[in-house]
Amino acid sequence: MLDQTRYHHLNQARALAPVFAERAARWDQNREYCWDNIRDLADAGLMGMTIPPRFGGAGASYFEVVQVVEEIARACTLTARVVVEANMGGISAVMAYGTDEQRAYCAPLVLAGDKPAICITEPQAGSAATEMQTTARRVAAGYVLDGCKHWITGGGVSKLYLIFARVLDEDGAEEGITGFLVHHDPATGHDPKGFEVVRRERTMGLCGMPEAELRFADLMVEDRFVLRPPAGFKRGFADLMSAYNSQRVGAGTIAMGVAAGALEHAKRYLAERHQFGRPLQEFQGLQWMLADMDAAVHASRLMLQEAAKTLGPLGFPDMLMAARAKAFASEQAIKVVSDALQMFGARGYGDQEPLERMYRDVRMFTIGGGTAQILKTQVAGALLGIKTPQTRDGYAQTRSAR
Ligand SMILES: CC(C)(COP(=O)(O)OP(=O)(O)OC[C@H]1O[C@@H](n2cnc3c(N)ncnc32)[C@H](O)[C@@H]1OP(=O)(O)O)[C@@H](O)C(=O)NCCC(=O)NCCSC(=O)CCS(=O)O
Ligand SMILES: Cc1cc2nc3c(=O)[nH]c(=O)nc-3n(C[C@H](O)[C@H](O)[C@H](O)COP(=O)(O)OP(=O)(O)OC[C@H]3O[C@@H](n4cnc5c(N)ncnc54)[C@H](O)[C@@H]3O)c2cc1C
Repeated sequence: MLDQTRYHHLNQARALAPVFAERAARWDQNREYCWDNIRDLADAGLMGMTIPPRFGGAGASYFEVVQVVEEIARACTLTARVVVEANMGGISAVMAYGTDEQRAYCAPLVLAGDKPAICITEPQAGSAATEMQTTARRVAAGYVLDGCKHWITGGGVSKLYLIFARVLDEDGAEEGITGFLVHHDPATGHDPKGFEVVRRERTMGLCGMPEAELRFADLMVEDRFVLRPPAGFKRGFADLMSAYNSQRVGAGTIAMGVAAGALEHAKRYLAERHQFGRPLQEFQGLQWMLADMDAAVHASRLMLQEAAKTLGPLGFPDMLMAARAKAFASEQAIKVVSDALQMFGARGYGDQEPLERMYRDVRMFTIGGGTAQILKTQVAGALLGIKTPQTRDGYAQTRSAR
């Protein structure tokens, strides 16, 4: 039964991939969100696959999701990002830590096509995410949010927003960090006062996806929309980041899928194109490049699928495995796509082929979702079994806590 479900999703993704490939240039050139694809994804049951069956989903595993993500990323990076955020990250945190009321509220939105937005980064708190300044002040019926987030994927097109904020009690004392759920969809009357989509970035790649700055001014969030991770607000950031490890595996898989797609294009062109009276595929200089590209994709896939399968204590991919796999896959993918473009010569640099778009798209994956440097710092800390604080006084603080 489980296998049938897995192959069902994968088969749906394989059937849709050529359609998505055909449309991919349109979203990029027009900087347009892929609404037509959203309808297809929802109809095919690829939005909210991981949502438990009692809330209408298929209860799919992260391993099933990464298989689907790879198929779609080969065709359209933008659409693959939608699939990741509709099955991992924010929605996983809600399904794991939310109340039944929160799950029942969010599930239908995602199943119908919403890609929730996860709101962590702030202008002064990127890699140093624990330095976020957005606050959630306790009032009688819930919390009042004030602050600013930027580079929020889907800002303005997403309906659900999981906003990370510092929790303050009635006296202003800090209690930790947690996530607050906000429903923003003015077309259906969900237009919370104090929630503003300020502007959209003009990005290098993934041009159909809004990356937005959001501002919150006295934004009221009722108690029923506050996430309460298992060990309380004090451990809220760590527990939410555990859930976020699923999205790191997803993001790494998109990068790997784009690289796998670029490799296929390169194989096609090496057979097609002739120079010196021979097909390019006969030149050993290119054959060795191709073999390295294949090994990079294969190794990335193994690491990502291993990370997706091996779940930590809270049911999410292990932090070390997720960080290692994403850092590796994202760096390898940039090189693979660049080498594939090289094999096309000038043709790869123009927009008759998808390589230039794939190259621009894939560049983000060593930045978004935790930079490669930050992820490697986490990996090193885990390998060495040491805390690796990055602030100047961090080591002194760690020592005094012992
Ligand atoms: C975690 C960092 C922000 C570093 O900050 P700190 O040095 O202040 O914090 P730490 O002491 O390292 O961490 C605090 C606490 O949390 C635990 N933790 C941290 N990360 C994880 C994790 N991934 N999984 C599980 N637990 C985690 C950590 O162990 C600590 O717990 P203990 O006190 O030791 O018990 C920084 O390293 C970092 O991750 N920065 C990157 C921020 C980031 O990833 N932002 C992503 C924004 S969303 C996005 O970009 C979407 C794009 S996409 O397409 O997906
Ligand atoms: C396309 C895209 C989509 C995104 N989507 C989202 C989203 O949906 N939600 C969200 O919350 N955020 C999102 N982000 C933001 C992303 O998470 C941050 O960009 C990322 O965490 C890095 O933060 P920063 O850009 O402020 O870089 P900074 O933290 O300023 O880092 C700048 C450089 O310094 C390096 N650096 C910083 N600290 C260290 C250190 N201690 N050791 C070594 N090197 C270090 C970094 O690796 C980087 O190379 C997105 C970003 C992009 C590009």
